[in-house]
Amino acid sequence: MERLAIEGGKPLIGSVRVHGAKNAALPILAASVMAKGESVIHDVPDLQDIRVMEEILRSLGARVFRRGSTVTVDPTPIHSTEVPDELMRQMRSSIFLMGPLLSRFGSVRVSKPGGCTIGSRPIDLHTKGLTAMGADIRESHGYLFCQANRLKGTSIYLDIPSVGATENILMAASLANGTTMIGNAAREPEIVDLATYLNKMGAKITGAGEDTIYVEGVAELTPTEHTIIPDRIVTGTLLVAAAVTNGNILLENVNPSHLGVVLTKLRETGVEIELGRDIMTVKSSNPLTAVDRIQTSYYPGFPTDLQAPFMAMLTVAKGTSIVSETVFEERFKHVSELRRMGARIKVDLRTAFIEGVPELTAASVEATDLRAGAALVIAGLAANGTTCVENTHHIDRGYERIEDVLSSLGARIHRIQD
Ligand SMILES: CC(=O)N[C@H]1[C@@H](OP(=O)(O)OP(=O)(O)OC[C@H]2O[C@@H](n3ccc(=O)[nH]c3=O)[C@H](O)[C@@H]2O)O[C@H](CO)[C@@H](O)[C@@H]1O
Ligand SMILES: C=C(OP(=O)(O)O)C(=O)O
Repeated sequence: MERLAIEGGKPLIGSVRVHGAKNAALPILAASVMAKGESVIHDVPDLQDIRVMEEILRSLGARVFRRGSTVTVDPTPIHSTEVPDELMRQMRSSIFLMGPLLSRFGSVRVSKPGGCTIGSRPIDLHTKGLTAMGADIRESHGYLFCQANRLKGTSIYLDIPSVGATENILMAASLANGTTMIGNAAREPEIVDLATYLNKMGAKITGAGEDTIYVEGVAELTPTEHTIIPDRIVTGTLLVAAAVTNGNILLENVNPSHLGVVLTKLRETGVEIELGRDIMTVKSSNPLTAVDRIQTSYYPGFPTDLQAPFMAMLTVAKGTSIVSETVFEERFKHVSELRRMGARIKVDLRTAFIEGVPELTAASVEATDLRAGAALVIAGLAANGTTCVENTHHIDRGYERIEDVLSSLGARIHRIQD
C-alpha cells in the first residue's frame, strides 16, 4: 500500500505542463484495433488506467510499445477478441473494446467493467446502441457475448448523453454498413478528439461536439498518427490547488475553451485567471469567496470529475457554497474524509452545503476513488500540519506522478511505500 504525505501551507508557485487527457487516450487506444498496421499516438499519459488498456491490447495479441509519451499500437497480430475478466474489472474504460472489436472482427466477449465506485454505472446504453445496429448480445456466467456479421447503420437516440455509450457507438458505426445517427450524443471534448482520430483513419463522422452525430460507415480504416488533447480535469485540479494555497502558477498545454464554466466558477471565488492560446495563469492572493451554486452536468456543464476537487477548495472559502451532483448517485464519498480535516459540510440527498472554515487541520484520510483522492490532496495542501492520503492507487489512475508535479511547484509532498 502507498500513501501520500502532504505538509500543508506552502503556496504553489511556478509552471508545469499538463499531460494528455486520460479520457481521450483510453477510447483512442481502443479504437486503434480497428485498422491493421501501426498507429502512433502522442501525449498518452503514463497512468494506471492507460497501462491496463495497453495490457488488454497485448492480451488480445496486439503489439504495443511506449517511448516517452508516444504509444505505438499494431493490432495486426490480434488473435483473440475475448477481453480477460481480470483486466475488465480494473477499470470502466475496458468497455471501450466492445464497439471496435465487434465492428472489426464480428465478435467480442467482455464482462462487466470495473472502475470508480461513484454510482451504479450500468452499460445498458452501450448494449442497446450496438443491438440496434444488429449485434446479437447474450449474457451468460457474467460474460457478454456479442456477435454481428456486419453492423448496420441506424438511428440511435440516447436516453442520457453518455460519454462512453456515444464513444462505443461512434467506433462501432465507423465500420458499419450505412449511416448511423446518434441523437442526444455526449458533447465532451474527448468525443471530438476520438472523432478526429477516427476521421484521420478514414472514418466519415460529422457533428462530433454537437448533440447529433452522423457516421457514414466505411469498409476499412487505416492507421494514423494523432496527439491527444490536454487533460481538462488535470488542468482544473491544478487551478484549484493553486487557488487554495494562495499560489501563482502557469499551466502549459491547456485548452481554455474546454474549461468555460470551470473558469467562471473559479473566478467567482476571487482568483485571477489569465488565458493564452494554450497556456493559462492563476493567481490567488486573497481569502477565497464561496460560490452560490455549482451543479454538475453533461458538457458544457460543470464536470462531475471536478466536483470533489472544487469542494475541497470551497471548504476554506468565506461563506456557504452549494454543490449539487446530478451525474452520479454516489459521488460524495470525499465529504466524510474532508470532515475529518475540519470541513463543515452538510449533505441533503445530492446537494452539499459547504460552510467555509478559516483553516483545515491535517488528518489521515482515505481516497475512495480517483477524484475524491485528488480532493484530499488539495485539502492537504491547504491544511495546517501533515496530511496522509491513503490508497494512492486511485489517484494514479488519473494523475501522472502527482507528487512530482506538485513538488515542482513547491509543495511538500512525498509518497510513502509500506
Ligand atoms: C473514461 C471516461 O471517459 N470517463 C468519464 C465518462 O464516464 P462514463 O462514460 O462511464 O460516463 P457516462 O457519461 O456514460 O455516465 C453518465 C451517466 O449515465 C449513466 N449511464 C451511462 C451509460 C449507460 O449505459 N447507462 C447509464 O445509465 C451513468 O450511470 C451516469 O449516471 O464520463 C463521465 C461523466 O462525464 C466522467 O465522470 C468519467 O470520467
Ligand atoms: C470517473 C472517472 O473515470 P472512469 O470513468 O474511468 O472511472 C474519472 O476520470 O473521474
